[in-house]
Amino acid sequence: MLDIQNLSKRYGPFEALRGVTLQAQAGEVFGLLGPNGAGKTTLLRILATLLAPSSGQVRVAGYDVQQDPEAVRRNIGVVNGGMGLPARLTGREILESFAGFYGMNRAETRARTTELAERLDLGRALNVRASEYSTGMRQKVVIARAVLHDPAVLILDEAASGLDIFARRALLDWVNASRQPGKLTLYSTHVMSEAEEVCDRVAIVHRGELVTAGTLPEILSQAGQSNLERAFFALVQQREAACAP
Ligand SMILES: Nc1ncnc2c1ncn2[C@@H]1O[C@H](COP(=O)(O)OP(=O)(O)OP(=O)(O)O)[C@@H](O)[C@H]1O
Repeated sequence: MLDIQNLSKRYGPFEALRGVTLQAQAGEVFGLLGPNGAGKTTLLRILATLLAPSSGQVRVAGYDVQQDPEAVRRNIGVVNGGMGLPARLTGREILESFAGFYGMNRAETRARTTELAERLDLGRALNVRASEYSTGMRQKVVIARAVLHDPAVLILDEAASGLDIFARRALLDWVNASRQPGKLTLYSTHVMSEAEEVCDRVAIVHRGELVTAGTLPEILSQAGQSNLERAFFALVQQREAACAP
């Protein structure tokens, strides 16, 4: 479902990603972990066809991000922490405008909107303008918009940042429930407890390089630690030490 081969990305002379090779399968929630500036957002923006790789190959849902970007876009949904919504539109209007973009008919859109309103507890958000939303309401509508077309790959980049505990809980429950045959969820965060709760496998990225990838038990055993936060520190510090001049 996700196949990344030897991916590199440069911003001018700066190499934000270096030789990243990584696979993730349908049916799993795959975590992308790394400190600030590690390259997580750069990686996810490449998967979402928003940035071009400098070198390497990336296939999402079976399509190459450079050769077939439109097919990739039809098969993904993207949520990040700071996404805006058109202030003057209600939640229902926002979802309807996206449904048009995905070629969904009215009956499909209505049925899916009702389903999402229930699953995400959208409450008043469907009938209220986005300018009146709380942060949690906004994020729930952003998620509903991202999954409206039932994408094969859902990309969540720091999606829980800024949410209160109720909205965060709704998000994490949604991610847990999204573990279905044929679906891949990519979950980028630097909050280890979130990754521990929802991810089947994780990759740790540091300074643009893949440090390790595996199931949570594999990562803990590799680091010789009892929880993911300790394992993350240990593995990142090992990598720092190895890079030190
Ligand atoms: N447009 C850009 N031009 C130059 N450098 C950039 C650009 N975007 C990102 N970078 C740099 O690339 C590196 C990786 O950034 P990126 O946003 O991918 O990291 P991240 O892991 O998502 O970090 P954070 O958790 O802070 O969002 C950082 O050093 C950042 O400063």
